[in-house]
Amino acid sequence: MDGQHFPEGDLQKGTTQVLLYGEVTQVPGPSGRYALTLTPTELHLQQIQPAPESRGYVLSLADCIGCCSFKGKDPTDLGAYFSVFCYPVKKKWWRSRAARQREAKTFRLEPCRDLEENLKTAERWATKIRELSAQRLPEEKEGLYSCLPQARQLLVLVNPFGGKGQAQHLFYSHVLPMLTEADIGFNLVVTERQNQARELVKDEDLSRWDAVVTVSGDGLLYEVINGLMERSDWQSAIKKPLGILPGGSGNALAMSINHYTGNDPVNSQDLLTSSTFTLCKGLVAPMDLVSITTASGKHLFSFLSFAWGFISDVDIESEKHRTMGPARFTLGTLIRLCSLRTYKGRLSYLPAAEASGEVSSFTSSQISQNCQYNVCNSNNSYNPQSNANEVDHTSTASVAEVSRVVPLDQPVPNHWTIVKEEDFVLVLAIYQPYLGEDFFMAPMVSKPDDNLIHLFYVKAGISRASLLKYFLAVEKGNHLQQSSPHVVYVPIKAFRIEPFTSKGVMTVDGEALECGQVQGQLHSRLARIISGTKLQ
Ligand SMILES: Nc1ncnc2c1ncn2[C@@H]1O[C@H](COP(=O)(O)OP(=O)(O)OP(=O)(O)O)[C@@H](O)[C@H]1O
Repeated sequence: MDGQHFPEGDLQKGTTQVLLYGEVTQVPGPSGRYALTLTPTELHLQQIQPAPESRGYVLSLADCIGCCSFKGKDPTDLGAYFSVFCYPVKKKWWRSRAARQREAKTFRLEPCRDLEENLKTAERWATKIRELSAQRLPEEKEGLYSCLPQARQLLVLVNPFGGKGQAQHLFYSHVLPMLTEADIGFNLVVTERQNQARELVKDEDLSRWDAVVTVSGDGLLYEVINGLMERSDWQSAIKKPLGILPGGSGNALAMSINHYTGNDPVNSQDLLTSSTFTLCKGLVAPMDLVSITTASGKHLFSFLSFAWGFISDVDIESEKHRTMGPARFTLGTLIRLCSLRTYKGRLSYLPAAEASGEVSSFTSSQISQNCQYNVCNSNNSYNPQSNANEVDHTSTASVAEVSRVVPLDQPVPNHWTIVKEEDFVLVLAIYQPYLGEDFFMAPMVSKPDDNLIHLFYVKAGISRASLLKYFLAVEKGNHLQQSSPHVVYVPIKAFRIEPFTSKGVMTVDGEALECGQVQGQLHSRLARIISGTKLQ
């Protein structure tokens, strides 16, 4: 028999359910005939001619982003074809870490002498493979997580000046081919100036898009999130799934999302492939945001970090070395270490352990004139492992929030901690594991809705050698094992910084903010991010 297929679900072969079976040739590829078997999770290929082989080849559908059928170029060819596009995690001998690598296979089948029938058979394979490759949610994740529709339309924003100025080129060379394989539609906007993305999403008809995706560093996504929060319908707008493809120099969120998958850390183009794979799979997870308010009346929303001192100086001072890519931060760190300085001010925070039983007290105007928060009581209690005691913000139409801050002109509440030292080398509040491609600052964060702000501060008096040792350990995330009387880590829910001088700069998600009184608080699961979060 020259190839055959079995009605779906009819055949039980051994213990594995066989959904489709056929005899195919590989194009291009070794000559010979192969038995192709589709199970609910895998595609098995086994040579049957010229010599049957006992060991087959398996493609996991979890690694598959797309499949398409087509007819041959030769009009006399009665065979039909389908291609499967997979990106398994593999370690090549010359690499130290495993990364996703493209593996595409094209099969030719000709079960009968009728081209139309053969094309129908090929399309049947392609449809089934696409269906089985689609991201699925385990029952326990339903409600909190979701999946983008298989037929989806994305709004893609590219900053051509991000990182080494390669973002647009990387989009065409790496991202576009994968979106095509996954049959994902998109509209591309190349930004021409700063804040264009922010203004665009502020007025955009979001119902046209299943997700908004940025191709740049973290700064472009920061614009998008703040643009969404400036809308009058911000409560629904901020629930629009967001995606990030690394084209910047820091790429902290893309690194963090790769970390959530449980895969090895990767960077550069491997990171871009991993991030585009995650986008194609389309799993949407809740993500915490931190609202930042300043004494001058600014209201900002942050998904990554707030920094004052050494780190914000390095970030801003190294801007001029943008063409170096991530190496600009290493250079900036070394330069700053040589001219180490201290920053004077008061640091206060609400420890996570103190945050249970909070009662709301703020009004919408304390957050933003545009952002009308619906305030309610909550019994948020500190549990780093689970969100079980949390109010499920995702199930309510409005954002149920807890106020953790009082206006900046009032003293912090009594249950806050005021740090007695007033000289710092750095203060960093971070809510994702990575602060940059080589900056694994908070390895304890395992998901984007971790529900904590991780506060690190380094007190004045630390030696240059100790600080260098600390930063070297950060690259691998080993710094928490170091003990130093000058370095403090504490999980918190809110913070306030009152610098004694307005000289210098602060950063929110790597973007500059004038130095002044500032406070931030956590908003659990306020946004949605396309993420490779481990589901097991
Ligand atoms: N077309 C543009 N021209 C100039 N600036 C832009 C443009 N589009 C976006 N921006 C701004 O450029 C800044 C840098 O962008 P982004 O942070 O995305 O890249 P990066 O700094 O290279 O990466 P990272 O933040 O990961 O270090 C941001 O402030 C962003 O708002």
